[in-house]
Amino acid sequence: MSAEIIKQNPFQSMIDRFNIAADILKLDESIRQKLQRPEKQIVVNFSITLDNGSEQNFEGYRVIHNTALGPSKGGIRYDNAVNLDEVKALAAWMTWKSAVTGIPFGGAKGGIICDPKTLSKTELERITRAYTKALADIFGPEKDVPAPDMGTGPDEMGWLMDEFSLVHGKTIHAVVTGKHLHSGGSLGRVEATGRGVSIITLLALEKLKIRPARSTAAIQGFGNVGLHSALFLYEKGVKIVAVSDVSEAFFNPDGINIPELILYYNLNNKTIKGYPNSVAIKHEELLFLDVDVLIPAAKEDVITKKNANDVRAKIIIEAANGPVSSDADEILQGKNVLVVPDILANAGGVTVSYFEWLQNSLLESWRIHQINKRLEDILEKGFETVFRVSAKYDVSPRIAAYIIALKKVAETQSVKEVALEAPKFKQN
Ligand SMILES: NC(=O)C1=CN([C@@H]2O[C@H](COP(=O)(O)OP(=O)(O)OC[C@H]3O[C@@H](n4cnc5c(N)ncnc54)[C@H](OP(=O)(O)O)[C@@H]3O)[C@@H](O)[C@H]2O)C=CC1
Ligand SMILES: O=C(O)CCC(=O)C(=O)O
Repeated sequence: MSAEIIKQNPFQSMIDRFNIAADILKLDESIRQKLQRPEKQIVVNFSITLDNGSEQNFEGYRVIHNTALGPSKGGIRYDNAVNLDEVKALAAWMTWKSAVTGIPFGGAKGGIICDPKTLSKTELERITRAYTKALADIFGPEKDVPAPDMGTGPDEMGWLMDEFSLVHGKTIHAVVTGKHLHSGGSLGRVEATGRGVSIITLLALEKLKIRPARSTAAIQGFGNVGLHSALFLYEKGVKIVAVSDVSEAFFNPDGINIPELILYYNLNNKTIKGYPNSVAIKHEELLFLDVDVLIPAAKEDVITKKNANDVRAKIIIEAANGPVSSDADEILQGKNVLVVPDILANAGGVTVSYFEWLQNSLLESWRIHQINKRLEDILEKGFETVFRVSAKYDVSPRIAAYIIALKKVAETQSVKEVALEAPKFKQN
């Protein structure tokens, strides 16, 4: 199979899991409808001048799923396949992710239909600034706080912060997280999602009584999340036997030297293509390797009912958002595969984004060991809670995570609504 991923509807996957958890919680219909649907969906169209002098129009989205727990928070994706259903699913997952980990944010996500690899840096800057201008009334430190996702990083977040500050006539660092340090970013944010994935992977290995130094892993995707997950697990002694990006997938049964691969990747225009010390395999083969841990760290719907039966890993850590579609859940459960869901497994990113937002708001600058310790504490607590609820209700860790999140958001939402509806003065 090629590197192309078969797209299901990720929003439907979100709804399927939501409904199972909502049935267990006996949520009433009106609150279900409120929590399934986004509070706001914004579509923006804007044009920029390309480097060759021509004008090009772009379509962008920002979906605010829910703000019961706090300002909405979530990344911005630059990819040709971005669409409203995808952004809606990603926004809802942000709501559940913050709720599971106890971060005081709601959920949102954004995206622009574009291929960042074919655009120059100056074109990407113009696109980011135009998108920010179009959404300048939506974003805000106490309203909606974007961050990086696929195809974006500290450069885009820095331009967003600068444009938003220009529109509002003052510097507002806390409007976005994932910025460069010189733009008010936080230590540890670049690697936070991968660090979180490694923390969660070690906890899952411990659960199955597998020693890290005796374990093997395959990682799909070698971008921000895949690369850092690989590095931190390598440092803990996990043997990474396969990695992939769009250009190539390869395998080395003796283990890949990840620091060496990262050096190669950085020297070769951010691709792993052509890395010598390994054997090329088909992209989909990586998903079916006989490893302890499979870490999909690229996109949604990589494992579906069509291929779930072929998975041989004991553990799947969902580093990407939505890599396992809902129609694969039962198959994997039947095969006894331990799936740690995205809304817990990749929550390291939003957790350190929260630290960045706090530092910006408090005009503070935290030390790295303080950040990493707090991150570890939050994820360990999240992991323990999810597995406790999973045992209590006899459900998968994914449904347990949805139960925790839905309960928290539904209760807060209901309290807020009762407060809104209550008459202020008793009438005679
Ligand atoms: N960045 C963050 O902080 C967070 C990201 N996530 C999620 O993690 C996932 C990855 O995000 P991130 O690492 O930031 O994105 P990046 O854009 O940095 O990297 C994406 C990686 O996936 C690879 N990829 C894309 N399609 C395929 C494919 N079909 N087969 C193999 N590899 C593929 C890309 O390859 P190539 O470089 O060749 O294009 C690249 O290596 C997404 O689901 C995102 O939503 C979740 C939480 C936080
Ligand atoms: O860092 C953040 O605020 C959000 C990161 C993100 O988009 C995600 O967790 O999917």
